[in-house]
Amino acid sequence: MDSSSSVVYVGSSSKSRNFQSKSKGSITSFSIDSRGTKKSMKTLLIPEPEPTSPEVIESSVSSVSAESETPISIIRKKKQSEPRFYSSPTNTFYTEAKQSFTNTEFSECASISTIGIGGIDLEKNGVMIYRGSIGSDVSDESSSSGLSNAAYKPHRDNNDKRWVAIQEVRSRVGSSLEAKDFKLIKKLGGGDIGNVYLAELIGTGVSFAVKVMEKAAIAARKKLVRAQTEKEILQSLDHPFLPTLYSHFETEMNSCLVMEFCPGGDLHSLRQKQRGKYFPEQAARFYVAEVLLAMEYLHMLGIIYRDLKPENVLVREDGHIMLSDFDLSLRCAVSPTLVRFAAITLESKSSSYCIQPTCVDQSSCIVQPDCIQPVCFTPRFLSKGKHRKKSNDMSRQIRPLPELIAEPTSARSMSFVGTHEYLAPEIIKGEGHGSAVDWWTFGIFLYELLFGITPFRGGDNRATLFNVVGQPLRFPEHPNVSFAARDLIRGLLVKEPQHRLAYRRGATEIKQHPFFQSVNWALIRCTSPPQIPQPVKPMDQAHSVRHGFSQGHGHVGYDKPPTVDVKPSGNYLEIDFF
Ligand SMILES: Nc1ncnc2c1ncn2[C@@H]1O[C@H](COP(=O)(O)OP(=O)(O)OP(=O)(O)O)[C@@H](O)[C@H]1O
Repeated sequence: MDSSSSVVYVGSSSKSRNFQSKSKGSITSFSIDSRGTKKSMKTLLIPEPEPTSPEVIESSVSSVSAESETPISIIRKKKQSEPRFYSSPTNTFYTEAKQSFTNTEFSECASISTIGIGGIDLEKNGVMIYRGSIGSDVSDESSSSGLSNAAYKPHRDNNDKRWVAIQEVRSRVGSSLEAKDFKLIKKLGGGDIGNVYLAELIGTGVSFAVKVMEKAAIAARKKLVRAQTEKEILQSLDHPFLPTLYSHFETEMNSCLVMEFCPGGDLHSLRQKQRGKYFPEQAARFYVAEVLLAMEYLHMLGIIYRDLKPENVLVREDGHIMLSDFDLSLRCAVSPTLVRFAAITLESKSSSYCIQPTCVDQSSCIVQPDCIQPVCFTPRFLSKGKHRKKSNDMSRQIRPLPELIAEPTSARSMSFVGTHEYLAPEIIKGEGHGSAVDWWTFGIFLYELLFGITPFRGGDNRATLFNVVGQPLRFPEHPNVSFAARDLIRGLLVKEPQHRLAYRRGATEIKQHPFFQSVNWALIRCTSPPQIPQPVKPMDQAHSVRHGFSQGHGHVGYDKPPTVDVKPSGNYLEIDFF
């Protein structure tokens, strides 16, 4: 591979990981199967792009999340004339200075292990390059216009009933979605920059969560940057454990984001309903494993989440999770690196953590280099005893897959953002912080799911902050939590970020911890969740209130629920928003 070439991971199938290598004049797709064999798939010849003169845009908006962030200059390359392989007409290609937002390199090094990005299916709809690009002006209409965003949003396809419903309405009304296309059912909750409503796309029976943000209120409260950050991040996401932004529209007064409705509520409420108000370890492992994959993906896109807490982890209708709420997130440059391994002996590897390939028979051995001999997450037929010996024999022949390291290690922010009990010490001390804050919050999150409390909570916010910085980590005697779980928490809740687990290699390091030994990362989407929410019947929703969006009047405000004008209308309440 010549020095000017770069390789980008574009997703995985059950048997291989797929990459695209870009060098001057061509893009070659190839896959590496479970035995480490590289297979070339196809090469596209690309003409030399016209010279582009980068233009600096939105430096005060696009590059920062919260209003007090230190601005980073974001440069958007001017659109190229066709043919276009890297950006669709509606897609914006961000770079910071000369560094690509997700510039991926291939490097050689002796490292210990590999894990893919479980759950991502990026290649499904064809060419998919540079997922870090952030579209600045994607709306539902642009994404429906054929190839452009479809290529970048493989989860928006005809298997998705929401997407199908949107297409249906759009073809009926002949335009993009508007407020009048939704019937509001009820308020789901209110956040700092808006209220979220359950809404039905009229005539389809399909529900959505619509976040309604009053433009004047946001501007008055200087939250425009946060709202913009959230919208732009949502537009860039395509991951099974992160929200899909199906549509957004503006009215005279409001800005609205249309997302998947999660009927299972959030993990905070779900935890309260557990016996003892904490999750059994297996359930906690499931939720944190899915959150970990979501965070890994965010970091790969250069997004530091910064607001992990059970309240922000929603439960979808299938029981899997969706990490929500991106208004505190920080965007930064990242260079995911694909690390190829020097030969390692399995003996040395297995002295740290287990390596057990899961084999049905020799010809169909699926290698999971890091473990992952599943207890709860693997199909039962893979863990039958008679395959054990074969597995061990096979394990000696394993050539590990490349490891993707996607940690934005150089990001720095001076903002004081987050939730008191979840704030990392470096944020409280104002030392400047980076992506390691997400691994701290991940530790607090796991602790809370397992013990039902957070570790540093004090009598008031001030005491909590004091404890975070100065008090050592302690575990309650009850409930009885495994050594592996406590060991992982200890690794994550190290006060100095540079000594914290995952500081250098991000999620990859955490995935290799024995606590996750039983997790089959690649199959986690197919695993039975601990709990599946009761289906929400549209009639139940309509029973108490029925609402309509209507144009021209009404008000959505903040901090004073209920925040809408409510008028009796026959058997229903009618709520006017616009
Ligand atoms: N997609 C969704 N499905 C179901 N409920 C949702 C969805 N999105 C948000 N909610 C509910 O709406 C509430 C408000 O969400 P939102 O993300 O606006 O604010 P928040 O989490 O309270 O935080 P912030 O103040 O930081 O914006 C959430 O607490 C959640 O209960």
